[in-house]
Amino acid sequence: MEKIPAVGLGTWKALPGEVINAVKVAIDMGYRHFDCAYLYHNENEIGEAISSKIQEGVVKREELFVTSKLWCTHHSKSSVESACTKSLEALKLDYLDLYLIHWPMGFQSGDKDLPLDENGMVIPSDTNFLDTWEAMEDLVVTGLVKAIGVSNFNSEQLDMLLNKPNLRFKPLTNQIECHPYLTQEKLIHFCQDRDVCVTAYRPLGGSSKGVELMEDPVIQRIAKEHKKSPSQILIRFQIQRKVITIPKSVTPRHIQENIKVFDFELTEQDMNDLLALNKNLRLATLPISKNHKDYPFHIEY
Ligand SMILES: NC(=O)C1=CN([C@@H]2O[C@H](COP(=O)(O)OP(=O)(O)OC[C@H]3O[C@@H](n4cnc5c(N)ncnc54)[C@H](OP(=O)(O)O)[C@@H]3O)[C@@H](O)[C@H]2O)C=CC1
Ligand SMILES: O=C1CO[C@H](CO)[C@@H](O)[C@@H]1O
Repeated sequence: MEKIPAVGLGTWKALPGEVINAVKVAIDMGYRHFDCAYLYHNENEIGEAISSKIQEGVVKREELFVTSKLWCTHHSKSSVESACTKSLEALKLDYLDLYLIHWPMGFQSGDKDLPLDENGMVIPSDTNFLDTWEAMEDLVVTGLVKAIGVSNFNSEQLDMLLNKPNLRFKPLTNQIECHPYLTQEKLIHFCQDRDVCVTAYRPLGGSSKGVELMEDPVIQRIAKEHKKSPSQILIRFQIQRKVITIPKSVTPRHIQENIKVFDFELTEQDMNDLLALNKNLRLATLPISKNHKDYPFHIEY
């Protein structure tokens, strides 16, 4: 599928035992976009669910939009194709619709996803994301992926990429954390202005305790006014900003609720009230990598 469907199913922390059913339920309920990653260690089960729905005849491969991501320990140019092939094998697909550089930072290669030094800080690799991008471009040429993109890139990093000499393919999207407590107005504007679409991760505020976005009184009030749930308001908020979003759920009731977001519209006042909740609260900070030369969150956006 060429265009990224506006709502996809997130799969981080969807345990292997739960995710098979979640993906099957999602396909039955009309989801066509799945956000996966090598890092989530559940691509095998997602692949099982997808192939069983294709075999049942519920959906065709070309109707799906499947994304995976290159993890930081695979940034060296010689590792990119094998990392992509691993995800493809696990997902039981012969191409990905989209492959993202998960973070702009390269980590020391090896068995550990997060190689740490004696101080508990991540050990970087000597790679550079512009070189990694060239290997990503090769994947488009060889047909392993239809499109490539980035995730967690700040505006300077994206600018460097877009201005790279001999750029063969532009990033289709920048996947970034985004919700009413981190509205990302400047970065969204920066990306959309350059024809790079934005995908919002953690659109519901994630699963960690302490950030009860769905309990926010403003969100609850807007939900009541529209006779919708807080999660539906949070998803609709992104759709109306032309931001793609990938709420995660393994709970069938939630999976269904999260895709029923095309039958109502938030008013301009609702949108402004939601934007006014911004407090630049970043949840995914990956603090063990804050000394990395390419750590993305040292600048404003
Ligand atoms: N590129 C990157 O670096 C990152 C990408 N991501 C991607 O973004 C996706 C979404 O972000 P994620 O961090 O998972 O957080 P989300 O904001 O999607 O929140 C997920 C949490 O919300 C719950 N939930 C889902 N739907 C509802 C509902 N309708 N009502 C009440 N609770 C609900 C889920 O529980 P339950 O499952 O029980 O429904 C889960 O606890 C990830 O799964 C991943 O694919 C995430 C982080 C970083
Ligand atoms: O996708 C992801 C899930 O969350 C992790 C912890 O914040 C991130 O590192 C990663 O980018």
